[in-house]
Amino acid sequence: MSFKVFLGKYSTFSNNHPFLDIFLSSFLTFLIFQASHFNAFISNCWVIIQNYLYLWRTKLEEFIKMKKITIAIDGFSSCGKSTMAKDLAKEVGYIYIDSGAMYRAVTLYSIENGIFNGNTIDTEKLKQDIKNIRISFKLNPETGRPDTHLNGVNVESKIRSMEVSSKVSPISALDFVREAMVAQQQVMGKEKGIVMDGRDIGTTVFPDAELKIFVTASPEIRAQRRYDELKAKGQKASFDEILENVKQRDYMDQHREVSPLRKAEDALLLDNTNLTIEQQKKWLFEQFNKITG
Ligand SMILES: Nc1ncnc2c1ncn2[C@@H]1O[C@H](COP(=O)(O)OP(=O)(O)O)[C@@H](O)[C@H]1O
Ligand SMILES: Nc1ccn([C@@H]2O[C@H](COP(=O)(O)OP(=O)(O)O)[C@@H](O)[C@H]2O)c(=O)n1
Repeated sequence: MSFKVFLGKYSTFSNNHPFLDIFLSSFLTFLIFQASHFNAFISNCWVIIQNYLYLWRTKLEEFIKMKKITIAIDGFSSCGKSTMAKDLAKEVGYIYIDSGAMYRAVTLYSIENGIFNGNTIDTEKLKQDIKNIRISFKLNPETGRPDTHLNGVNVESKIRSMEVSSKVSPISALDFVREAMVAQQQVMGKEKGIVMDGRDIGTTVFPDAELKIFVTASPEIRAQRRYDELKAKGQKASFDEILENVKQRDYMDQHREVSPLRKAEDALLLDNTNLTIEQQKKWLFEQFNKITG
């Protein structure tokens, strides 16, 4: 072991008095080698300083990571999950991921690429294509919210259509589709500091999430909220059709074999039937503060 490496290693033994450590080690080196080894003295000092900088950076990173948490928001269709998830993420500077948008994007791809024949799905073709389906989120500066991109194309508006809503649940029940989406979602949440909403986030994607919420509201209220939203966007909408779709999707999502929609045992239940957007936002923020504050 060279002397330089030896000193570098030795210096990390005491982390309580780094400056004293640097000074003493350097002074010792200086005494031993005196002026004729001035270069060795300088370079040993530099190795020791680098070691400390590395140690402090690692500790700082650990501290930042420790403070960030993972937030999983699951629940029934159209009950306000993404509204509250987006608001919280914006407020606390976390990443927001709408996992439902990912299943919607796969569904749109299937519609546009002949994978649907009526209601029958060509699962073999989708299985082959799934590795070529790239889903990403990019901030829309106009709305201040992330838009969904499918293979580089902005599909945010298209994936919210009634056609996609009516076909998304059978697509999201396919095991290989779920496997691919869950793997991507777990990579997105690796560094924590994420709010993700969906159906299986607290049970499958992030079972160790520090904060889990399960949201519900009556089907009629949920259908009315979705109806109002579509109308406000100037889209055609029928309340009865939306209510039927909401009920059907709830049923399919709860009864599929892989990762069915259910409340994680350690999730907090929020029935927001009689809450305003502001009230539910406040409630969620309080839960966040209880854990991180
Ligand atoms: N507490 C609430 N009261 C009234 N409308 C709400 C409430 N929460 C959400 N909304 C509205 O309901 C619609 C569906 O909400 P969204 O967040 O997209 O639901 P989800 O993500 O659960 O499908 C949106 O138009 C949203 O603005
Ligand atoms: N984590 C998730 C998220 C959505 N999904 C599926 O994707 C569909 C659309 O999800 P979404 O969150 O956009 O649905 P809405 O509640 O917004 O209508 C759901 O009905 C589920 O079938 C899922 O299976 N798992």
